[in-house]
Amino acid sequence: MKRRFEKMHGLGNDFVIFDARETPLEMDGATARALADRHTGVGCDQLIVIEPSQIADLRMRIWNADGGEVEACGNASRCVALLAGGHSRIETAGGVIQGEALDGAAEVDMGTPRFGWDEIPLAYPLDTAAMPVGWEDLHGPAAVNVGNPHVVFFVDDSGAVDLARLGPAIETDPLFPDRVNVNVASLDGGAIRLRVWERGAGLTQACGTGACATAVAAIRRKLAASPVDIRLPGGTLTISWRPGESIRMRGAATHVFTGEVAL
Ligand SMILES: N[C@H](CCC[C@H](N)C(=O)O)C(=O)O
Repeated sequence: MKRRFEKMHGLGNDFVIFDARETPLEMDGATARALADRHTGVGCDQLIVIEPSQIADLRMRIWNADGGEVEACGNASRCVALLAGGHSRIETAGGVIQGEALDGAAEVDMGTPRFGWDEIPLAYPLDTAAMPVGWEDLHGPAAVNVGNPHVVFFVDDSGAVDLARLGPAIETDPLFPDRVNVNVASLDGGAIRLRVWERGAGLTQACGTGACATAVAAIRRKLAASPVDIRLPGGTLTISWRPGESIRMRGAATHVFTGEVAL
């Protein structure tokens, strides 16, 4: 059976999005992995299925390119908010988020960050503001859960880090029982330069939840003030957050084409 999908991206972090609100769509990890494959499938970093929700305007389910279903995806949240139009409440496994469609962009309230070692989660108690752990030249990171798990390293030059090698080693370290998204950040005037090795997807052009986690970690360490621009390889996201508040993320969301695929 052929199913229509929307190909979209948020600053180059790209998605195949199925709208299953009218016609149910059974998705599983193997199918998601096959569709995400850039050689034999459609190709994307994450696969998204929009479903009806009992508690919000719609439900967004997220599969990484490796086929793992996960709790949050910031860039896809902006794309879904753009598709939904106006203001929308979006149910995700990481919590209900609120989107506002703008012109070629969206702003999403991503909820409040969590810092408890068991909320990241970590395998054992550590100070998540500055963990006493290291991998070669990367050490002393923060850990933040913004619906999904992130570890954030602040370095002098994020561009000089061999993230393709260190990312997977950290992603799969036993310290992170659910694995983790790996962020390396550098101060850039009042902004922050960020590169991300994504859990289940690898190096991406941008990571919305990574930008949120990094902004929160930087503000907590007084390395930046809200609102802070996060400069990713694919473009810039503006993150606003103060302790005790929810995180607001604003940035581009782009529709590329509508396609069909046999499922
Ligand atoms: N790789 C992430 C999901 C996608 C996050 C990223 N694409 C974003 O925009 O937030 C995880 O496994 O938690």
